Amino acid sequence: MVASDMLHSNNNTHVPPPDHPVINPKNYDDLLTVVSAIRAQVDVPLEAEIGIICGSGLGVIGDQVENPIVIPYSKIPGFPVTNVPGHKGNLLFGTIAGKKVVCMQGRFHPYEHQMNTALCALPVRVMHQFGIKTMIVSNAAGGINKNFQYGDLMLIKDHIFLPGLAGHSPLIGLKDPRYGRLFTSLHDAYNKDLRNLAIAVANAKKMRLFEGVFVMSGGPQYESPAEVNMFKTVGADALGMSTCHEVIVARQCGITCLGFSLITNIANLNVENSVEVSHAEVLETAKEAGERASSFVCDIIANM
Ligand SMILES: O=P(O)(O)O[C@@H]1C[C@H](O)[C@@H](CO)O1
Ligand SMILES: Nc1nc2[nH]cnc2c(=O)[nH]1
Repeated sequence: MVASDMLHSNNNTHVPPPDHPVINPKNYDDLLTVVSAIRAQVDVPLEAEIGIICGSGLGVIGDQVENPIVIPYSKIPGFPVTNVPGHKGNLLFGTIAGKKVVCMQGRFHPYEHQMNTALCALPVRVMHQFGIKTMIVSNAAGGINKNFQYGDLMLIKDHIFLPGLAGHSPLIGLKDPRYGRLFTSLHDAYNKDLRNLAIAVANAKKMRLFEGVFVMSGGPQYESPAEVNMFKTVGADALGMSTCHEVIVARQCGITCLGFSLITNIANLNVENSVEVSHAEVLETAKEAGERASSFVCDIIANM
C-alpha cells in the first residue's frame, strides 16, 4: 500500500483532540454556535462573497488566496475534521482578484461520516453565514466519457446524486424554517451564466474544457466496471464521491453554484482489461493539473 492510500495515516497537520465533539447539523442554533466560534478566533470581521471548495489534491487552489486568515478545522469547536489525504483541513479567509473569498482547503466526504450528508455539507451553511452568494466547488473524478483524458477539466452541468436518491439527502429532517425551502429545486443547480463565463475563460486560456454530467456514488470503494457501465448508460460523464450534497445545501441557501471535476483517472468500462484505481493516482494527477485548475478558478473569479 502506498502511504498516501492509507486513510488514517495521513498528511494532515491538524489532528483533532479525541474529544472533539461534532455538532448536530440539523440544529440551526448549533450552526450559529460554530459560526460564532469561528468569528471568535480572529479580531477582524470575517466576510466573503465567494466560497470555494477544494477537491482531493486541489488544495493548491487555496494557495491562491491572498492575505489568508487560516483557521484549521480542528480548532473550530463542533466542526468535523477530515482524514483523507489531499485535504489539508483549513478554512481560509482572504481575497482572490480583489474579491473576498472563503475557501475550504479540504472537505468532508459522506463515507468518512456514516453517510451524514447534512454534516458533510455543514461548511456550506457556515460559508453562507459569512455572506457568500456564489460557490465554486471542485472534485477529483473518474472519467467515463470516452473523450476524456487524464487531467481534463469537466464543468458540471448537472448531477446524479446516487446517495440522495437512496435516502441520504442532506435536507432530510430539517424542521427549522431558517434553513430555507425543504423542497429545493435543482433546475439550475450548476448555474448557466457561470458555466458560460467559465467556458469563455477556458477559451481565452486555450484550455481543454468539457461539460458533462457528474455522478456521485457513496464510496469509498471505486466502482466496478459493471457499475461504471450502468452510470454511462444513464448519462453520466464523470464519477466522484462528493459535491452533490454541498450543491443541494447551497441551492437551499440561495447560493449560485459553479462546479467542475478534474479527471484524475479513467473509470474502468471493460472488466477484461480493467486496471487498478488508487487514491495515490488521483493525487498524482491532481498534483500535475493543480496549477492549471487554480489559475482557471482565479480567472473565473477575476471575471465575475
Ligand atoms: O474530495 P473529492 O471528491 O475530490 O475526492 C475524491 C473522491 C474520494 O474522496 C477520493 C477518491 O480518490 O477523491
Ligand atoms: N467514485 C469515484 N470517485 C473518484 N474520485 C477520483 N476518481 C474516482 C473514481 O473513479 N470514482
